[in-house]
Amino acid sequence: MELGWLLWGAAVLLLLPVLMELSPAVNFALRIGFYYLLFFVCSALTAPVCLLVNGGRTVKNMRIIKTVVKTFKYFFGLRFEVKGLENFEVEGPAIIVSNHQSILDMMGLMEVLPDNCVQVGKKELMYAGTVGLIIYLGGVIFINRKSTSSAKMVMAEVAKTMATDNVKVWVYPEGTRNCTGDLLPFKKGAFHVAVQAQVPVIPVVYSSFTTFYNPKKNLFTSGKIKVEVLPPIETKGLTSDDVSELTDRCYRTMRATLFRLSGRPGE
Ligand SMILES: CCCCC/C=C\C/C=C\CCCCCCCC(=O)SCCNC(=O)CCNC(=O)[C@H](O)C(C)(C)COP(=O)(O)OP(=O)(O)OC[C@H]1O[C@@H](n2cnc3c(N)ncnc32)[C@H](O)[C@@H]1OP(=O)(O)O
Ligand SMILES: CCCCCCCC/C=C\CCCCCCCC(=O)OC[C@@H](O)COP(=O)(O)O
Repeated sequence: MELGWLLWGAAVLLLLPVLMELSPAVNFALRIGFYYLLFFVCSALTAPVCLLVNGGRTVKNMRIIKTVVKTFKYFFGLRFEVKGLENFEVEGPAIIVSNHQSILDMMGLMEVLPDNCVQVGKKELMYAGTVGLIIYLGGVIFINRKSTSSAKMVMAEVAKTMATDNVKVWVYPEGTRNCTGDLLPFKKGAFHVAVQAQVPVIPVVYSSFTTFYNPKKNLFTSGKIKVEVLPPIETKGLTSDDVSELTDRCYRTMRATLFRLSGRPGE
């Protein structure tokens, strides 16, 4: 019996590289499956450490999470080329907004995440097993995208507490993943919070993943991701009447940067 399993295991190990070469679908499934497995296992191992070191749900756990997640890029041959980190050095809280292409964004997020920064995430993530636990412990703010009123209430609360807690809040204004190489129209919540809290908006742009990652084409290879942190956009003196213009300005700046970083001609 054992010999049978041994032979079977050896055959799979020998065949795997061939299978991965022959079938992009196998290669994609194995790589993305390994990514989920890393999430799942590392979350299970990191949660007790967060509880031991920091005692519970606190943004301080993001330092531990960041240290672990920053190692993931080496497993997938991904490199980050970062510019503008000095733009995070604003006095006090800020709203950070970035484009959102894929679950791989978690590596890009942790590559540049400043201290004392929590993220806004869809509440469904709370139920993602051990990952839900670790993002809860990291202080992630959960919103119900299906209920604008409740999401607005949560965001209004964020606007009130981010000053006292002195935290930055990272929001993906597209509101969903989008791996097309362009930006979806921006939701306005992040910009309402920035104006309500009178804190700057700091745009962050990641170059397009399409050269190395496309689930529809079973493409997932190694690659370089350019990241640019843009200068903060002040909101002091702005009111809710200015939110649409602020959103549009941020959208245009980020879209032009996305095209530049991705080597795509601007429109
Ligand atoms: C150790 C191993 C670890 C392994 C794990 C590794 C890493 C994980 C660890 C940590 C990191 C976790 C990070 C998780 C990130 C997850 C990211 C996501 O889930 S993205 C999806 C969720 N995010 C969002 O949706 C944010 C963007 N959405 C918004 O801000 C929306 O505006 C909204 C608040 C949800 C409302 O949604 P709606 O569709 O109604 O959007 P509109 O913007 O069109 O608003 C309609 C209307 O309301 C006005 N409005 C909006 N917001 C507000 C507000 N806050 N106050 C007042 N008014 C508001 C808006 O202006 C519109 O009105 P009008 O058209 O008249 O202007
Ligand atoms: C033994 C194998 C174990 C594997 C079991 C898997 C257990 C769960 C593992 C990983 C869960 C993935 C969630 C990690 C957080 C990723 C953040 C993210 O990118 O979420 C997507 C969200 O922004 C937008 O969602 P939509 O694009 O609107 O949809």
